[in-house]
Amino acid sequence: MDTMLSVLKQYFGFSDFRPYQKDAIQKIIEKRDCLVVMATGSGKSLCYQVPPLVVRKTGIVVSPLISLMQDQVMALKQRGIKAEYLGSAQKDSTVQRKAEQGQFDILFMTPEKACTVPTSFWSNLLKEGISLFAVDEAHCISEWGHDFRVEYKNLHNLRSVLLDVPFVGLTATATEKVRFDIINSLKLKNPYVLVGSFDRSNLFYGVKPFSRGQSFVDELVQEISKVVSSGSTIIYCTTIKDVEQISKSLAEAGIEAGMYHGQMDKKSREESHRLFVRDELQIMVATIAFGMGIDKPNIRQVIHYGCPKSLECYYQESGRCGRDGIASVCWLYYTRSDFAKGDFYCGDLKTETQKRAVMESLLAAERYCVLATCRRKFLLEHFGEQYPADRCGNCDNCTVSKKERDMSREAFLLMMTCSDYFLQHLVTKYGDHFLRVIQQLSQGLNLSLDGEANLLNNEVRKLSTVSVKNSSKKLTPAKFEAWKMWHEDGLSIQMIANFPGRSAPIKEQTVAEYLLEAAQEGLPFDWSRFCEVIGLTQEIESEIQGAILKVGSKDKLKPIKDELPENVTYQHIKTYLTMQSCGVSKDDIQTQKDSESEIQQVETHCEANISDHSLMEKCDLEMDKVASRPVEFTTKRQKVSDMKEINSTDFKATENSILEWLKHHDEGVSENSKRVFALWLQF
Ligand SMILES: Nc1ncnc2c1ncn2[C@@H]1O[C@H](COP(=O)(O)OP(=O)(O)OP(=O)(O)O)[C@@H](O)[C@H]1O
Repeated sequence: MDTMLSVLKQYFGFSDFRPYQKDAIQKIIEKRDCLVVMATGSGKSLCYQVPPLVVRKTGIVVSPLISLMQDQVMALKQRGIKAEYLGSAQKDSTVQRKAEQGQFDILFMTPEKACTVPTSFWSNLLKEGISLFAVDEAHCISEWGHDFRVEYKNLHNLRSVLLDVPFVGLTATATEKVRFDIINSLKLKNPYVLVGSFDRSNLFYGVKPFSRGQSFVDELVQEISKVVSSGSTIIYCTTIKDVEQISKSLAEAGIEAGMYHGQMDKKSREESHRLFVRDELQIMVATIAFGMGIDKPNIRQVIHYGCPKSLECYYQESGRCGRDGIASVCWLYYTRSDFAKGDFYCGDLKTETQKRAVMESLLAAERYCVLATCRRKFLLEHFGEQYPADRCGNCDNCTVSKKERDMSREAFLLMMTCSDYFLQHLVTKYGDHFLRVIQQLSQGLNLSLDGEANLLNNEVRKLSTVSVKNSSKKLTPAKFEAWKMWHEDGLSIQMIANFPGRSAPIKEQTVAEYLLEAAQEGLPFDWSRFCEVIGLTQEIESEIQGAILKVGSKDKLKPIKDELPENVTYQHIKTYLTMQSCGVSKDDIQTQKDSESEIQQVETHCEANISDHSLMEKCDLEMDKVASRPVEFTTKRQKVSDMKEINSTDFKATENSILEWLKHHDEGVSENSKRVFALWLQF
């Protein structure tokens, strides 16, 4: 114990361990496998940095990000600790040889490198002694984690090579499912599991909806100008375009700010990073490429200009704030289009589990944003930690008055039902009336505006009675319900598949099949919307037609599929055949181009949270492709028109009808008003 403390003092200059650090270090020295799950900024690094210095044997640390390893190596060297890294960016060819001779106290490795160095490397190093094999950011092992990395999956192979070496997984963002996966995947033996509190009590959490654009940026710049002298600020953007726009506006306002994103060259990024870390620049405007491993103590404010893709990402990024324990502020600004990027985020994901994990994380982020109750409680409970009180007193929902809190929830609803221009007009001119109407609506529906509304699926769905009845014997209630959600409520296939009211999500492909069956049974069907969603173009239709002619029969799908190029799926063929049997010709179908849909604005962004430079750029390029990919999202107008087709009542949620509400709000809540309100509350 004395050696541990003297190492802590000698190398790190700290007088005492934080409680869990001592435990973890002790267990690692005793050669026990460990899983350390602790809050951002809680000091997990010391858990793997101290044991090698105590037992005087190399500690191996697997880390996902080269720049992060480089920073850590530099910081450790400055403390007189012999540290190095092995990975594609290592230019010094002697490092590997020195490493296997046990010349380093701590050796960082990328997961790829750890899995590909020759076995002789490990056997030589084992002769010198290995104190631990740590896997930092261990959530990357799990398909349920927010940044699954397939290379992490292979690390367990080293278990049979590194016999008698304690394996240690460390992460700040692991739900119970992810913890379970880490233990299994790394084959941890009787691990000592340390799960600390995720609470960062010095951080204030606030969320606001916003309209992306110059006028909001101008407001933001004004706000920043007020706090620029009180500490550092990071502004996280979801796109490079936003980074550039905000940086430009800050510069025009005479505020010096650094910029960091994946399209900048390495040197400029390093320079930006260096200036920020050394307090030569107080503001950093960055994509999520800047984040992991940023351990600057005095960041007083983290602002998100757009919602991240998961609550875990948000926790990580906001976790850069207030690492010195001093009160600091995290504001998240979101638009509803942030939550419609699920298809993109699922992009190239291979397994259903990964896709489901991404959708769940995005939904959690959305719920966090529209929440009207304590944000800290929600955040902690997401990670499986019970928060003992209902209010933390340090988030926007716990510090504003009840009235104000309700207004923010309503403002969100307002945003969802109005165009930006109309919203502005309404709020300026009729704001109070409108809010009163929404309050009335919520009462009419017996809904709470305190954050429970999203969970009211069953009640709310009852309101969506339609004139179309399920008279088909073939169409099961589940299939009819899926059709109703799609056709009547305008929900996307993705939303239907993951509908919160369902006991378990179903596959999107299954939903698509349900819908085709409904169409076949003669229910009203928007073929152009469906074809657009599944990417069935006229060109593909012609190809399928040709393939059927060639095969000479349409009884079996496989021979038809075999005649077609890879990009034509079974789904395309099935849809084509269903359309034929319904008597729908391709001329009846016009590809719907929804220029209004905000999802189309998905811009070049997405530097994967954990990625190296090349990966980031690949990701940026991929985002370019998104605009041309068939994306499913239903705008309010589509939804209204869809509903109108089958409703006997004249239902419209237009600007005029909302103004009508305002005029007659004292006369009670109409059924139609209830319906549009209920519909939006579902997501
Ligand atoms: N025992 C200690 N006493 C004082 N400060 C400490 C102690 N342990 C760690 N710290 C400091 O706490 C800060 C955060 O530590 P560290 O970077 O290890 O956190 P982390 O848990 O890895 O966070 P993240 O998951 O966000 O990267 C560092 O600046 C570190 O020097």
